[in-house]
Amino acid sequence: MLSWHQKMSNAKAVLSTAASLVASAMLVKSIANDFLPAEFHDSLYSGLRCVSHYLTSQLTVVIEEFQGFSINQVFEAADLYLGNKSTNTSAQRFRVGKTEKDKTLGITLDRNEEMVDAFEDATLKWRLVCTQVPPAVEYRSQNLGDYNSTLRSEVRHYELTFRKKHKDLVLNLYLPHILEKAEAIKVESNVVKLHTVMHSRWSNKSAVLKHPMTFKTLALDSELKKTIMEDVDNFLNGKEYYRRIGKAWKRGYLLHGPPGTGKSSLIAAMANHLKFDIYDLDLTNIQSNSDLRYLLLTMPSRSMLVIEDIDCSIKLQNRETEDATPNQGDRGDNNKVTLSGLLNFIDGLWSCCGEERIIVFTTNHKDKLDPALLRPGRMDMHIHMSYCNNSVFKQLAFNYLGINHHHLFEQIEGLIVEVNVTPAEIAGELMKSMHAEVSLQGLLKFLRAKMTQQD
Ligand SMILES: Nc1ncnc2c1ncn2[C@@H]1O[C@H](COP(=O)(O)OP(=O)(O)OP(=O)(O)O)[C@@H](O)[C@H]1O
Ligand SMILES: [Mg+2]
Repeated sequence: MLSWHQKMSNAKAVLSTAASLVASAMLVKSIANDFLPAEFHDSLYSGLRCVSHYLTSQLTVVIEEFQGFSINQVFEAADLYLGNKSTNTSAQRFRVGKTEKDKTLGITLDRNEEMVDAFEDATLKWRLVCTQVPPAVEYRSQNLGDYNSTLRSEVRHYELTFRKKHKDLVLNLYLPHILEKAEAIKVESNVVKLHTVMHSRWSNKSAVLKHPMTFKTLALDSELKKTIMEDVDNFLNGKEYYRRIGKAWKRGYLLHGPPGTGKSSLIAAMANHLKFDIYDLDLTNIQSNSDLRYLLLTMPSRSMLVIEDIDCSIKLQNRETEDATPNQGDRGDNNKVTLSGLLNFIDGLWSCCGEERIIVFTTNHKDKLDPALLRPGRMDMHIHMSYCNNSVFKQLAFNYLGINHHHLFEQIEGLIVEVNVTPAEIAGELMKSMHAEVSLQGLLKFLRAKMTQQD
């Protein structure tokens, strides 16, 4: 923030510029009176009037980077908005940067650069003004913590200049439009990525998660879907809550159920909803607890750790066996992956660093899991993904065929309550033809065959 002294000297600078403009105009006029023939006086005076009218008809809005001790959201939004436009405008210099958290390059206007934008019938001139900060202000700004080093030595603000008659348009429509656009840019740049392990480390070649599953397309009992979505949203908005109850801001889900019931699909839907990257951890790829610790500690915030088929991905040592042989257990801890190692990191060390993390285990056989994993409080939510019921069938029929009713529905629904059929099997049948009649006849045949097998 500028000190009172600086503000005064800035104001003086502006005033002296204005004064010198007036003085120059007067000087031009007196020179003109002395040297120019009288017939040119009128056109010169009208030109000067135009310049002075132009100067006084302009309005400048100042948007400072900080509002008290917090970032001014309008400044931040302008930064994003102008950065997004800077490549196709007259700006001659702009800055490109990226932090570890950013998914795409951040482009912003460079110091003291100008660019022109248009909105409805208004022309808007933007200028990023950077002022050096004297040591006393620099000292105060360091207490803000999250500053980058260049900001410590300069204070930035945008100057937005436009015609006075557009004042309402700018304040009521243009600036809200910028806030909205900036929000959309943020969401767009936030693609979900899939990270896997290579040589006991997270591979630096992550892939963009192409799984299109969303909560909208996931066919799930409607009550269960609502419960999961609420839980995930409460987690996302729960920073203050977790801080108040003194718990690490993380949440664990155990998804269990037969193959093809949508466990992996639910993971994709959650990641797409939260915009969290997935860190897919195959325990068979890891040699030791120390590798596991390293992997967990190097996962960033706002990420999702997924360990699929926890029951069979590794022969996790039973807790009781480890407890019975403490020396071997201690010694072995760093040489192999153990269940206690996994649980300790998840409950202990891992929970202390990083925030906003989700861990998901999946299994086809909940009954085979070690009780230590199942005990209350370990995984926050156990979600049973089950065979298809009629509400799930209807969602799938709508997703795949775009229909809510069909004369074959009654017969199909009669069989679905009798047969153990997974959403994956139904989806497979529905995909066989785009014609509802054909694919539903196929599904009916499939269900009848299954019924016979089951009997
Ligand atoms: N609930 C569902 N809603 C929509 N599609 C589903 C659902 N369940 C399964 N499918 C379809 O079946 C395919 C397989 O499902 P998915 O991989 O999610 O099952 P899974 O429970 O993870 O199986 P596994 O235990 O074998 O890993 C999905 O790609 C999707 O097309
Ligand atoms: Mg799966």
